[in-house]
Amino acid sequence: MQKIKLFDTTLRDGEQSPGVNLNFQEKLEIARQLERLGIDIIEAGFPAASKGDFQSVKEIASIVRGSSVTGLARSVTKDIDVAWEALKHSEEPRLHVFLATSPIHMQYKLKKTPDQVVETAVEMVRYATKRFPVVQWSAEDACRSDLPFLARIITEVIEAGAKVINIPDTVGYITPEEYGDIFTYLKENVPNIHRVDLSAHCHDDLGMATANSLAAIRHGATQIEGTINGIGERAGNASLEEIAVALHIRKDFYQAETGLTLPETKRTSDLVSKLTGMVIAPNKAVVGRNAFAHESGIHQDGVLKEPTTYEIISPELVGVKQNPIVLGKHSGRHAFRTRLVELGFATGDQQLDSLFAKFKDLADKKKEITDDDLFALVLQKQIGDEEVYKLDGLQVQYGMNNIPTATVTLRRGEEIIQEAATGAGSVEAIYNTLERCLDRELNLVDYRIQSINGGPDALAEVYVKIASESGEATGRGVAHDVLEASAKAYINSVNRMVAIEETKAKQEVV
Ligand SMILES: CC(=O)SCCNC(=O)CCNC(=O)[C@H](O)C(C)(C)COP(=O)(O)OP(=O)(O)OC[C@H]1O[C@@H](n2cnc3c(N)ncnc32)[C@H](O)[C@@H]1OP(=O)(O)O
Ligand SMILES: CC(C)C(=O)C(=O)O
Ligand SMILES: [Mg+2]
Repeated sequence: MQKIKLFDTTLRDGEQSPGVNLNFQEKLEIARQLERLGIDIIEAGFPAASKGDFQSVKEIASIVRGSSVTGLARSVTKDIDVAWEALKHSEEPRLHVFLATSPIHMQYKLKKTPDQVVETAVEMVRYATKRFPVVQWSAEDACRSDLPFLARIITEVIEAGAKVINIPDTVGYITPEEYGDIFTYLKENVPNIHRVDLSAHCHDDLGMATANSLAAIRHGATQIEGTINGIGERAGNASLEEIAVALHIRKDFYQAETGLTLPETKRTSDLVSKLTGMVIAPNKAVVGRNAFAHESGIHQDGVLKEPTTYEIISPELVGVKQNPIVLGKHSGRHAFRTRLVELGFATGDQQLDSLFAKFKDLADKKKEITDDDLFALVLQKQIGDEEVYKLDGLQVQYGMNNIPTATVTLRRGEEIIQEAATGAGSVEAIYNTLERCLDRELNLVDYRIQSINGGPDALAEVYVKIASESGEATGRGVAHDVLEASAKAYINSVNRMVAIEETKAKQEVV
């Protein structure tokens, strides 16, 4: 059985999903869970992209031991140097360096001739291998590249020391048959190819990312790249959970397997969905809410008689299970902590105490505390940790024939700020009032709301993105009431904006 390595880029390509902005703590939570899932290589970020990315790659590289950790760099010495600083303490420092090889990217984006691209690629791989024991080289937009040129540049970067060669379908253009043919062509036309691992990196623009990745395996790929839940740039990346489960269920055909601990799949998927705010479609393969539900009578009858009549994947295989312990107001600390650990959260004693107090408050208002409620509690706690502005009071007057008016009390340290304003709707009235309290101009770029669980006592979760002259910041708020959740999300984004501005100000002083 062929062993396939899984390279997870949820924290890099996944974070390139529009609207996703993970903070330091959230990235650590995801990295720890990816390690538990059994991912071989975690791409923790793009260290040269920002101070925040640098810090999280560095931290993840120093704490994760069960998976290799890598970071992305352009083919420029500065990016490689920054990546080295972030990764040098990992067990086996590994760099992912890329350069585009398609005529369209070379001519219009890089403004380099093919010869210059080969020269740069070779020079940068040589430069990187002086420090990094493992260098992965990616031919960006490989699938729209001229194949003889692709074979030439790959031959040369292998000579320069690359140990892994990645063939990305950067724009999600290729079909399974063609992708397989590219791997076959490279195996036949790159004389030193036996020295490296061949990797596939697919995007889902035409809905073929999983099929293309599997085709690559049939034609010699030994590493597959993707993200959890398939999140990523534009239509997203290949879903690693789909590929791993497809290989497991159809090992008769693929004769290949991954090292994933498959029962960790659902938990990982839930964690990524909650922390990124990217909702999973109910019919999503492997991890969607409906993936194991049977709705129609004939199917239900069949499953009751013999589950395999309509189930090719057993729910237990990927960690989908009914929890026998129902959490509510009579639950104690042990059950509470056990469930948090089961959901993938590592909580210290101090954090547990304050979370437990919040849990009891919630249990007084709600009959049953679900996993989604627990996610919301933990997120709320993480969000609330660095509060510069705190919501102290909120009142909204709404009537069908009146202009909505909001009154808000904000606290900044000892200072109390109180204002009132109107708006076309209740949320706008709150946001106008908050802008007045803050005495600064902010643009609301995005506002999204979803309910956590159904029913009248469901929690509301709001995501916002705001912009000012200093940049953009996202925020989340969770509450029983949609207006309170809206206010909290806005204040959370303002607090993050303040943190960004303070970091920038400190950098300028230095
Ligand atoms: C296919 C992918 O997913 S690639 C990864 C994409 N991810 C990201 O871009 C997220 C992180 N990016 C960033 O934070 C920024 O783009 C940075 C910090 C990397 C660079 O920022 P800036 O220096 O302001 O450059 P900007 O992003 O505007 O333009 C990119 C530059 O890099 C060049 N470039 C692009 N790819 C590469 C490469 N692989 N190697 C070398 N140079 C490259 C472009 O040609 C352009 O150069 P130019 O300024 O000479 O025209
Ligand atoms: C950086 C590379 C590997 C990439 O994400 C792509 O080409 O899609
Ligand atoms: Mg990509």
